[in-house]
Amino acid sequence: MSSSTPPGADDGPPTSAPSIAPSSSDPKQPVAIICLGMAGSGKTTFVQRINAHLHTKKKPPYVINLDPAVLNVPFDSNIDIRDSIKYKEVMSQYNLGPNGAIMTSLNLFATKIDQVVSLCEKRALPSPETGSKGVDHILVDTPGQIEVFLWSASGQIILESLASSFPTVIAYVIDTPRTSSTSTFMSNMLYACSILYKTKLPMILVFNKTDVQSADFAKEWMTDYESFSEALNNDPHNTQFGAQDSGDDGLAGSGYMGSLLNSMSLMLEEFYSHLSVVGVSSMTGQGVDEFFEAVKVKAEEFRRDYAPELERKRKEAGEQKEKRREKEVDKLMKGMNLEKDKNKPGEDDEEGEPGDEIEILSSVDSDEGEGMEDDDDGDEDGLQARYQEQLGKNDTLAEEASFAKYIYSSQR
Ligand SMILES: Nc1nc2c(ncn2[C@@H]2O[C@H](COP(=O)(O)OP(=O)(O)OP(=O)(O)O)[C@@H](O)[C@H]2O)c(=O)[nH]1
Repeated sequence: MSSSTPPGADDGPPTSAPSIAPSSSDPKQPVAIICLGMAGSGKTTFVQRINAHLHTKKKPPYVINLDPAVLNVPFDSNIDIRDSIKYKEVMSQYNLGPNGAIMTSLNLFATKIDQVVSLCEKRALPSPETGSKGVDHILVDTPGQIEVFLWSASGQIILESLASSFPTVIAYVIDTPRTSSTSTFMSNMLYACSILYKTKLPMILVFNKTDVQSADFAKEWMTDYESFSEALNNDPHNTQFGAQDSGDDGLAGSGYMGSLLNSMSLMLEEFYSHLSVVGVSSMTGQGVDEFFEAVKVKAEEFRRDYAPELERKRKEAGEQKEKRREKEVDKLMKGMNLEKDKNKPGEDDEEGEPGDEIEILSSVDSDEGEGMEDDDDGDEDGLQARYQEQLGKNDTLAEEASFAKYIYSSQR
């Protein structure tokens, strides 16, 4: 068993985030729906349900499974991380535990996210050549260990890459029956708040499993502070912690838990106003139409508010990159003693012919440009060529299969 360090296990994936043509504000682009949620909240069942719903509407989506550890996926996915990365092999090859292996698998996958995005882009628009009608939605199922995806560099790169090309919406799936106490409800809301803060993408709260318990209580708590406060007062758990500090006068909610939850509820009012909330049963399909209405609203919000901000950031990053490049070139020129005043053409024919400077500059320019995008271009030329060859073929399904083989062979 090898204990070599896995690529990017600690620092995230080995490549930088890919630069993708800005197109997420284009109204014709499909909406990417990223399903996130705590383990067992019903993400996979939810993706299965909305996938089936779109199929019945004759609008099949493009489906991506990003969970490398799942045994069975109950829907057909167009891109499945498991086709290209063998989770168990990653675990034994790098001597990792389950979470480390999921993170490493995601890191390996993230190195090729630009190719995943270009496959999605190819499928997004109708193509008379392949007979593809295009898609309106891209569904992404994520690993059960939400923090592994959300707080890893690769998760960030995958999200940013998708949001650079498509209007992207987070569907945060919540297990409603397990969120019915005020403290679990508040914990879940704080988690949702941290996701919103981390991803900076529009979010829909999906209260799942409404066939077991209705989500009305949650909607009420989010819109009416008084009703949450009342529920707090009626929850015996909240009086148990720290109640003696406040005199233990028997008043419900007098413990620190009660007052903490009360303050947090007030603080989160502003956060709630930015969310869409829907109750869904992935089992029965109840609430799915309402979910897609919310997707429309959030996609519009993405185009209106988020896309310009993304564009501004991309521009800023481009300018900084250009500045860095100029600085490096300047340093290089100084180092090689090639500043204009010291190296006038014809002054010393041994040292430099007229035009040398341009040659050096252009070679620096091209090295730098490519180096910023992909450090190991040279190594990957052959693989890239193979992949391009595959991309040239018209059959998209064959492309996806060969992409899977390609990415797998490139990690070995
Ligand atoms: N009653 C009911 N059960 C549900 C619903 N949605 C999911 N479940 C059940 O909840 C359990 C977990 O569902 P999954 O879809 O595997 O949840 P997940 O979040 O994808 O799980 P991980 O990816 O393993 O974290 C399964 O037993 C599902 O049958 C629902 O709407 N109603």
